[in-house]
Amino acid sequence: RALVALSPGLEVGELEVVTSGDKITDRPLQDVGGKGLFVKELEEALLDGRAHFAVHSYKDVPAEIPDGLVIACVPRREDPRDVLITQAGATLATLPAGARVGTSSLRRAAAIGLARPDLRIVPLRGNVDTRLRKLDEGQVEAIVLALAGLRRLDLERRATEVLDPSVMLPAIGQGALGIECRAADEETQRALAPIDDPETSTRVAAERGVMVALGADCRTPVAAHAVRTDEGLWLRAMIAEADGARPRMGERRVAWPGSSAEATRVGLDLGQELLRA
Ligand SMILES: NCc1[nH]cc(CCC(=O)O)c1CC(=O)O
Repeated sequence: RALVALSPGLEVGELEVVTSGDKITDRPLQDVGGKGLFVKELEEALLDGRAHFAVHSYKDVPAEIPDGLVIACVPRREDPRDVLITQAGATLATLPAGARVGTSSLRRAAAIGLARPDLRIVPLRGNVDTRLRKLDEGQVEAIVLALAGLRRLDLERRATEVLDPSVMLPAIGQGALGIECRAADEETQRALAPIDDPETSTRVAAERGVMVALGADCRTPVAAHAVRTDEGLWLRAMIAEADGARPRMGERRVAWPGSSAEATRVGLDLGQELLRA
C-alpha cells in the first residue's frame, strides 16, 4: 500500500509463501538449527523468478544475504519496542512473584531475569494469535511480543505495557522491514526507492554490526538498539551467555555515520568489546 500510494499506476500483487519458521511451532527456533527460517523460502521465490521482491521483518534476516540478492529498500521503521501482555493488567513491576512469562526468546528472558529474577520463564512459540490464546487460556500470566508485530496485525489494544529499551533492549532490526530483491534487477530497485528511509537503514546497519561480531551461525542471546539523537548515533547492545545468563551491556555515542558501512563498523566494534568482556 505504501508503495502504490507513492507510485500511481504501479500494480503490486501478493505471492503467498509459507516459511519453515511458520511451520515449525513446537520448539524454540534456536534448537531447530539453520538460519533464516522465516526468510529462506522467500529468497527461493526471488531466485526462481516467482517474485520481484520479498518483504521481511528485518529482525528475521541473517547476517549473510545469499549471492545474487540484496536488501534494496528499508522503509521507515515502526516502533521497535517490546510489549508485555498480561491477563489481569499487571505490569512487569506488579506481576505476582513466581508468575509465568511465556517466551522462547533468550533475549527477552535475559531482560526479564534482570528486572524480575523471581518470575518464571516458560517456552512459548507459535504465531501471535496462538501466543495470545495461550495467555487467555491461563497457561501463562504474561507474554512478551514486539509492538510492531501487534500493530501490523491490528492487535495493539492487547498491549498492557510498552517496555522501555532500558528495561528490554529490542532485537536487532526489530520493527524495521528489509525488502530484498535480485541484485541485477535494477527496475525493481528503482520501483522500491520511493519508500526507502535512509535513517532507518543506518540505524539497522549499526545494530547488525553487533550481530556480525558474533559470527554467522550463533545462538547467542543478543540485543542492539540504535537511535538518532541531536549529537548523532546512540547504539546500545547486550550480549549474554548461550543460556541467557550473565548479560553484558555496552553503548557507543558517535557522530551520525556517513554511510551504512561506517554504521556497521560502530556496531562491530561494540559487539567485539562485549564479546571480550
Ligand atoms: N520472532 C518472530 C517475529 N519476527 C518479527 C516479528 C514482529 C516484529 C518485527 O517485525 O520486528 C516477530 C514476532 C515478535 O517478535 O513478536
